[in-house]
Amino acid sequence: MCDKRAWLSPAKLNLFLYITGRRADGYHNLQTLFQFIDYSDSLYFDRRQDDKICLQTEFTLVPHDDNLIIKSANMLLTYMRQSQADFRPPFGIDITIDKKLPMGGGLGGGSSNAATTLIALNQLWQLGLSTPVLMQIGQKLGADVPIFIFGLSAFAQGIGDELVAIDVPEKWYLVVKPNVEIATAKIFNAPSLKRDSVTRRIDELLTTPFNNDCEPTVRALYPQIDDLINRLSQFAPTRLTGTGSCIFSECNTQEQAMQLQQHLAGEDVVCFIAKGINQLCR
Ligand SMILES: C[C@](O)(CO)[C@H](O)COP(=O)(O)OP(=O)(O)OC[C@H]1O[C@@H](n2ccc(N)nc2=O)[C@H](O)[C@@H]1O
Ligand SMILES: Nc1ncnc2c1ncn2[C@@H]1O[C@H](COP(=O)(O)OP(=O)(O)OP(=O)(O)O)[C@@H](O)[C@H]1O
Repeated sequence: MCDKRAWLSPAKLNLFLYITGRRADGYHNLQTLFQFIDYSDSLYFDRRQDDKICLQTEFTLVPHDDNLIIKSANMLLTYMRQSQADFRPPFGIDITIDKKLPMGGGLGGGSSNAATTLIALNQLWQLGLSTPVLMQIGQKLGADVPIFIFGLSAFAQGIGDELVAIDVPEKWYLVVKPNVEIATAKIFNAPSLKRDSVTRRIDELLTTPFNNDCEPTVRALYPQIDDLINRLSQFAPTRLTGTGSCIFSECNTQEQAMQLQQHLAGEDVVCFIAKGINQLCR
């Protein structure tokens, strides 16, 4: 056993998300405000006697080699072999995960797992790679991976990878996952998606009511989400995170979030209460 500690892999919220254009490669340019919350998966890394990297937790819908945990480990090995052709990891690793973050929820769970894996292997194998280098490796796995390596709440531009750290009020959130998973690509490919927001300065964005350009498209496609946002908005500001399907209501206190949760008692949704955090402890 090389490491018994739980490596936390938290969720993010997009407090606002504006799409300012579509690039030639099909990706979209964004302006978004990332906030982490204290609701996380836990990953465990155990030393193996051989040099294999194995995910020991089964994901029913994701084949082993497609899992972002395994893809990120392989990406790290590829990077190392580019600079040292004969690179071999000092030991193999069994990875297990206690998965709490709903998949296809816009909380960035898969990206966060990839980031945590890169950070953990860099440390356990004593590779000495810097945060910017890990972010570069992570970006190849997904637009949301770099923010989880950066580890600070941030204003993001580009495809979500150009980051400037920013302290935001660490509010309480009621996060609601409707009974639907949404593939990010489906929303980014939707004909109705608003992709022409004007690029604005961060100070202007922070003083203008927050919105998510994906929300009208998602609400039109998923009536359950539309209904939940309508109802919760009567009590607290409520928006979509990323491309959904999760929504979050912003509360000033934990008690307010708990009261709000009571409105959803008995409904076909998963919900949890979490606090915003501006800096991840690694
Ligand atoms: C919606 C957000 O969660 C906001 O934080 C992210 O932009 C999505 O990041 P992600 O899930 O890591 O996305 P990726 O795995 O890189 O891309 C999934 C798909 O979403 C689309 N995509 C993603 C990010 C982006 N800036 N523009 C896009 O058009 C692309 O069609 C891509 O094929
Ligand atoms: N370790 C992983 N955890 C979750 N999903 C994974 C993982 N590895 C691969 N995936 C795939 O990635 C998809 C997106 O999962 P994820 O939980 O990151 O959704 P999301 O929060 O909507 O993503 P994002 O906000 O980054 O768009 C899943 O449906 C699954 O097919």
